This record gives sequence, structure tokens and C-alpha cells, in this order.
Amino acid sequence: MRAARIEGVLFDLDGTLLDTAGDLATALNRVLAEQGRSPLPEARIRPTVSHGAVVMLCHAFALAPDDPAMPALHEAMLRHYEADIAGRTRPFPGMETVLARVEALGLPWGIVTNKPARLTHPLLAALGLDRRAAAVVCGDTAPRPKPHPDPMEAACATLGVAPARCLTAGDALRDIQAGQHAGCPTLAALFGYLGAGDHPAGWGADGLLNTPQDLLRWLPPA
Ligand SMILES: O=C(O)COP(=O)(O)O
Ligand SMILES: [Mg+2]
Repeated sequence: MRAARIEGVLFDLDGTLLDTAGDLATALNRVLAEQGRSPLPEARIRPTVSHGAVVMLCHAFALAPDDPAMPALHEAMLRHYEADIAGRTRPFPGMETVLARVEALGLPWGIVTNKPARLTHPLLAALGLDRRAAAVVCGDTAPRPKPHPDPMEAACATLGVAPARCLTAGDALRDIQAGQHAGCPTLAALFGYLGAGDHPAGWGADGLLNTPQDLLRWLPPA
């Protein structure tokens, strides 16, 4: 149920606004190849993408996040990803329609991602989204990342919209928790990078998005 008229929108990046899985899978497979390992099919990699590069590497190499090999693997993956950050990455089909409607309504929109700033800003620039997003908060630019409310609160403040009037959408439980902790209405993106253990119907989101266009009915009338 809509509690208040929506005056702004915040999108998670990987798995919600952008389909980044192809380029991240390519980067991960380049690291696997460097280490003499076989590539993984993209379908195996996809469910880990919204959890960041370290979790992707943990699954691919069967390592713990604090394994001594992790820092070098992580750096190698970021290097490969930066070299081809927007080769295949595009907004999810229908998302451009959503952004166009948000902008036509005169609503500011922004991005709250756990992706580091070093990757987020070049990616947004490559797709021309840096000029359109009114707020970009990254995993390392807020005091604490999602699921803490800090990045949502910072983005709402930058948009100049009260959290209760700022719609948030994300494909991971931490996105919904961050929105809830900040007092924002929350939508779970079912078209994102859900894994077998993810049950978004139980996350307590205010709505579920089967497609990006499902977000349109949460916006105020023109
Ligand atoms: O790169 C990550 O850690 C995940 O990014 P996201 O929060 O935009 O899904
Ligand atoms: Mg995500």
C-alpha cells in the first residue's frame, strides 16, 4: 500500500537498474583462466552478482572471504572488470521507460549501490547515466553500506526528498532492509540476480517487481 505520494526514486545498480552480469562474468572468467581454471557458465555466476566481487570469487574458487589469496584475486578481477566495464552492460529491458517516466514527472532519481565508487562512476559515465542520476551513493561512500540505512538516508538528503516519499527498488535482501531501516517504501526486483536461497516474497517489501515497468504504478499520476 502506498503510504505517501512518491517524490523521488532510488535504484540499486547491479541486478536492478543495470544488467551487469555479463561483464562481471567475463571479468571473473578471466581471473579463473589466469589461475588455470575452467570458465564458469554465466548462469552459475548470475545469482552471486548482487553480492559483489568478493562473494563471486568465493563461489568460483571455493574460498572464504578472508582467505590470504583473496586480495590479489579481488584486485585482478577489478582490473579485468574496469578494462571492459560496459561492453555488454545495459539497463534491464523496460528500465529506460521507467527512467523516462520518472524524469517526465519531474522526480529526482538516484542510485544506491554497494559497488565501490571506483567502478560505479566509470560505468555510469559509459552509459550516460551520470548526467541523469541526481544522487549516487556507493558501497564505500557512505559510513556503512546497505543493509544499514546510511546510504539510503544520504541519497534521500541529496535528492531533497523525505525517506517516506522516496521509493526504493533492489534485488537483494540488503536493499530491502536498508530501505526499511531508512523508512523508505521498498520494492523487490524479481528480475534481478536472485539465488536459490533467496525468497523475496518473505523480505517484507512493500511490493514485488516482476518487470521494471511494474514500478510505474507506484509513481504519482502525470
Ligand atoms: O557490487 C556490489 O557489491 C553489489 O552492487 P549492488 O548493491 O548495486 O547490487
Ligand atoms: Mg543488486
